Amino acid sequence: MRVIGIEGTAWAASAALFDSDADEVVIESDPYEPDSGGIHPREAAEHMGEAIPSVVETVLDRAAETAEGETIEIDAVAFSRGPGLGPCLRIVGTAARALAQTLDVPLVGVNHMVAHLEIGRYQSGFDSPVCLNASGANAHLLGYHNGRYRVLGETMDTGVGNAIDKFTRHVGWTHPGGPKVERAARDGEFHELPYVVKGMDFSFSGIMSAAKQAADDGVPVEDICAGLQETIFGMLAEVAERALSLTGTDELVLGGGVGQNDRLREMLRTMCEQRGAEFYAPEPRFLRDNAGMIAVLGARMYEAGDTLSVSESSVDPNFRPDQVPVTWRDGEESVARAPTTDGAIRGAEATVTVESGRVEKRRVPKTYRHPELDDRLRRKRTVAEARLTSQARRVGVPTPVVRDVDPTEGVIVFDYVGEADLAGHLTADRCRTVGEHLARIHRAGFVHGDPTTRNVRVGEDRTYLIDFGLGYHTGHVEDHAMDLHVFGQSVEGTATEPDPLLGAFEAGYESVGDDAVLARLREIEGRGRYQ
Ligand SMILES: C[C@@H](O)[C@H](NC(=O)OP(=O)(O)OC[C@H]1O[C@@H](n2cnc3c(N)ncnc32)[C@H](O)[C@@H]1O)C(=O)O
Ligand SMILES: Nc1ncnc2c1ncn2[C@@H]1O[C@H](COP(=O)(O)OP(=O)(O)OP(=O)(O)O)[C@@H](O)[C@H]1O
Ligand SMILES: [Fe+2]
Repeated sequence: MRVIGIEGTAWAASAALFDSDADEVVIESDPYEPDSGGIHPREAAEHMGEAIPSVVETVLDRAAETAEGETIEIDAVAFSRGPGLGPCLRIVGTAARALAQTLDVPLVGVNHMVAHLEIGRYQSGFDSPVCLNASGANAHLLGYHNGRYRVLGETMDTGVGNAIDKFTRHVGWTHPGGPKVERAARDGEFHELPYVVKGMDFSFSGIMSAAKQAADDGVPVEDICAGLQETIFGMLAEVAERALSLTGTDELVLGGGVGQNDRLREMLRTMCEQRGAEFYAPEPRFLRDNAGMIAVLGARMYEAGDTLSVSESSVDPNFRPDQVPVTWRDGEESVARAPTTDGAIRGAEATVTVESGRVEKRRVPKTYRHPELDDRLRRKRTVAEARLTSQARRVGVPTPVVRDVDPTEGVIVFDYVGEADLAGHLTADRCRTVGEHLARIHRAGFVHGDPTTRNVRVGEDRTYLIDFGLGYHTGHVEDHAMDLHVFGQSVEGTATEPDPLLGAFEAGYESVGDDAVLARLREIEGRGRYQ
């Protein structure tokens, strides 16, 4: 089977031919390079209008050459339907419809983000990996469950590449900035910047403001670049590890243009090695935007009968990966496998050993992280966890009694509580109780920071909150709502029927807490993040 792919969501005008029998992908791309500033949508669209027809022609010509006079049969035309810049997408859509009609073959509409991840899954042969997408306009963690890719975690503001590019614009470098930051960082010393993860979500805006400020203050730009890489990629590696831990899976796949960065790949590889997971990153031509990934996923969709008529083939600039009905995978597969535990329990951050009713939690150094950053995080989180675990109990939320703390070693000893994690024992009643617990700590002026179903222990008649290491004092509605969002995502990512559980959770919260927080949760969920 042969499928043509067309890509043009933002900067890469690209066409590809995937021959599934030979397992060969020919890609032809023509990048748009702005003279100054970032990507201008109108200029980018003009580029697509000129470049798409010629890259398509080149790919067809090359295929004709290899066929040596034989006619080459094309089975389908696949195109990027979104997300991306509207004016660019419309040109790609028009080109794809015209080509499909000329060749008289079906049209396949591909979600660009899902394509970034499926290419790695396809090439690695992994079954059901957690997928980290690190691209320009996006950054998220996906896991497949029940016929959909679920968003396990994502950026709360800009995409990772765009964040880096904004900094490089500030210091006067041309677009794209990512490769320049990578080069400059090699000559730099780590410069400390804010580090922001909330469960499996993360945000870049605070880091970018601090990086720009540091540049204005005269900190050597190489040092800021080193700080940016260590901080941003450290965050991505951490949330990826948390997703592996939450889902119990041991396969990670990387996608997206920022995935071309050696330091990011090195961190992810080291993180996976340290926890005995497998890691796969496609070669660079399949990481940055390219039509090869569109053709490969297009072929699988075509095989599954997932084609579009012209009238239903409109593009969608805000097309989210979790909106895609995954027709090409077995609905029974799932990333949410039961986690196995042997003697010592391995969380995302720490090793937990249980002995005679006591739990010792040790935040082991993470070798993928810069030592200074690692030291700072382990110490800070150990102190926060000990303090907030006790404060929560004082406001009526069941938590383990803290027996000992050693911030230098990153060790806490507390009582063993509950019989199992909530993850494998989700009920509406328990979720309601979690809602009440979170409302109580919010009223007391702090957040949990990582209230996933693995950080709730269930006993006969009580539900305990554990793992307060990411918690902090805050009265902001946004921070409180983020706690609810994190819990919601962990339920949605793993439960077969999340709705009744989340309904009970919110009812529990409402009975004790502030309505404004629930209203803000709706707002967070509705925010489009493709900026
Ligand atoms: C929607 C779609 O148009 C968008 N595409 C996109 O963002 O292009 P992509 O090729 O996946 O990523 C480009 C980004 O990747 C960054 N980048 C490229 N090489 C890099 C490197 N060596 N280190 C860090 N960033 C790098 C660039 O600075 C730029 O921000 C997306 O996938 O989000
Ligand atoms: N006090 C406790 N009583 C009973 N079990 C516990 C206790 N503390 C931790 N555990 C068990 O150990 C697991 C890991 O602990 P914890 O969540 O604190 O570590 P972590 O490394 O921060 O994990 P993650 O970041 O993945 O949430 C928990 O999911 C739970 O099963
Ligand atoms: Fe992309």
